[in-house]
Amino acid sequence: MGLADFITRLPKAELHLHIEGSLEPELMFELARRNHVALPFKSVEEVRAAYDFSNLQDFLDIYYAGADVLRTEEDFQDLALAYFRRAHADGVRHAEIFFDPQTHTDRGIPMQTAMDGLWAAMGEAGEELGVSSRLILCFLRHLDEAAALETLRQAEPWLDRITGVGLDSSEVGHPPSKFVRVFERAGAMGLKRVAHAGEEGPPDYVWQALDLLKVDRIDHGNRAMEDPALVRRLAEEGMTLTVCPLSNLKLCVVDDLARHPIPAMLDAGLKVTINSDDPAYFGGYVGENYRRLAEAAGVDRAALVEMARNSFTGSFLNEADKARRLAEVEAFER
Ligand SMILES: Nc1ncnc2[nH]cnc12
Ligand SMILES: [Zn+2]
Repeated sequence: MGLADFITRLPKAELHLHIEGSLEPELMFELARRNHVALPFKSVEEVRAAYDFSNLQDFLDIYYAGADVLRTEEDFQDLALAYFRRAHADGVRHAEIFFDPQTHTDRGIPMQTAMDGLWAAMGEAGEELGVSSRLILCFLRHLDEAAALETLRQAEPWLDRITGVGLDSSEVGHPPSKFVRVFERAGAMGLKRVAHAGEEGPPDYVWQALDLLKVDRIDHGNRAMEDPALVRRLAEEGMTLTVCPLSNLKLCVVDDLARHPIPAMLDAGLKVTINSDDPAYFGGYVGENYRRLAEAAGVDRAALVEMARNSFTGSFLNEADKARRLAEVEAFER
């Protein structure tokens, strides 16, 4: 079996996916037309040409501008359904998707609009594709904690639809310590907790995410590799890292996939998973992330299977569903 087929057929979960980051330029134009929104680009080609980033902030500026075309429940539903179909084609059996409600509520789009549209698509993904999913509400860390607390309060009517909270957007200068109270409250509400840490920020932000925010997973975590004591801690706790190779390349977190930290992370015993982050902006969905990493960094098939297994063990599925998905990985291996 060729590598591409092997990866497609390998059952996997995706645990780090911003649904707003799956907005392909074609859909961006369609929604702009549908909603009479003026875009700062003349064509799909012009949009793609603008996706040349030198850091996280470069990307975020364009990503928030693109999200402005999302206005109605149907827009969110179309967006998420397109993602689920594409992920399903890559062998994704389970997806835990982030959304950034503040990006929408700050533009006057009610929380309910995103919540209903995403929920409808999640239902369709389960029924039509057999893809299970969970929703993770992310707080924008460039805004203050009071805004995050208000967002969590606004989400209370939909707690049955939300599995966890996350922390994303501009990392440097916005440490996890800024969000201790809102994460404490989310934990008390029974929500899982994750945070982007160590993407551009220092190892200290990863320590803070563990010790102050009490996270269940670390999103990215690349820079943890600079601190051997932190690496030992992550390994001992069996902490899942949701790593995003093509994102790291596009945002210049790594200069070459051949030097990506994933092989060293695996050698250190870390529970690494492979994810696409914002696939419409970074040039590939999850299968492409597995393939490009395997080819460039010499990660073998046994390691790809290990990371697929990690994607289920590190998921927020219940134990019975985890066991069922892990059995699918075992069946694939035979
Ligand atoms: N890679 C990333 N880092 C931080 N915030 C994000 N929002 C969407 N993608 C992100
Ligand atoms: Zn991310």
